[in-house]
Amino acid sequence: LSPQHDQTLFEERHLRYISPLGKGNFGSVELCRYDPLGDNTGELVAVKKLQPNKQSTQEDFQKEVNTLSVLHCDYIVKYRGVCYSMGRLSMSLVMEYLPYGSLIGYLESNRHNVNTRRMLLFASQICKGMEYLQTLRYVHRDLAARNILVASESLVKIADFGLTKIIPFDKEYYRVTQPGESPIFWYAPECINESRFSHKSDIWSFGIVLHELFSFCDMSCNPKRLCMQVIGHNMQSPSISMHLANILKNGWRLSAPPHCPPKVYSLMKQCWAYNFEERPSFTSLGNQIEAIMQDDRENLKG
Ligand SMILES: CCc1cc(O)ccc1-c1ccc2c(C(=O)Nc3ccc(C)nc3)n[nH]c2c1
Repeated sequence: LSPQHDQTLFEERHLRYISPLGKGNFGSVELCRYDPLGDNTGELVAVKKLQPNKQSTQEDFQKEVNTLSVLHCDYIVKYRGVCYSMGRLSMSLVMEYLPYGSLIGYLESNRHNVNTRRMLLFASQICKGMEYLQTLRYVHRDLAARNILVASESLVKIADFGLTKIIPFDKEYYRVTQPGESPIFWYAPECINESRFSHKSDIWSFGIVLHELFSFCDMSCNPKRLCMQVIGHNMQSPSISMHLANILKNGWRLSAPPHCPPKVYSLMKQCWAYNFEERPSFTSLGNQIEAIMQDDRENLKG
């Protein structure tokens, strides 16, 4: 594609800043309008400045862009392109704008009109998105409600691929070397103990996302808080992961969220099998979720 016809190249002069979208989990994301005609008819996009720093280099950003640009799935936030700033080294990542924001904020402010059926619909969409990533041998490694975005009242998408890794063709897992702030309360035991990430560790994290969903992402019962209650709040960081690994090894798991249907809690427990080989696949989870939705429909009729 020639530069002027490359749909994935956004010219900085047409990218109009509107407002911040939150300094959250994605780094600094801004709402912009890409308005080449200058008449406010352009589309809204989410833009993340990729500033090279000690954690991530230009090369890391290129990897994130490469990871994103090949993903085409209804349940994964769409990559739109990149914007190179004039002369300067920094580049920006341009993604589709999802108007309802993160699942956490959405559930907190819509708690009373989100029922079990809707939560199961969201869960099945996340399953389908993860199933798609798995076909590309992608391991997400940071599946959590904070990384799920809401496109509409009936559609959620998986986001933030800063940590996504591709499993080498000759292995079934990805071993991580670089440290960094790890979301250990979403990590499977083998991730905590051996930094061993696989599709089966994404399944564990999916179980945690199910727990967050059916807890309406309520701060009072978020995974970190519930685990720290068991471990003891006065614990210092390096040994928290060791304590967490121990209680998981001894069979402790998050308890069922209030009013959570027993069949849904049993899905979570399947995802939290200590031995990763015993955990279900995203396909099986998807089928089980559809079956529960079917029952739910019958109950409503019944
Ligand atoms: C560009 C960063 C990024 C990088 C990546 O690899 C994957 C996804 C994203 C991303 C992150 C956030 C958003 C958002 C939003 O935050 N939307 C909203 C809407 C409403 C409110 C209140 N808050 C918020 N929309 N599209 C987004 C894409």
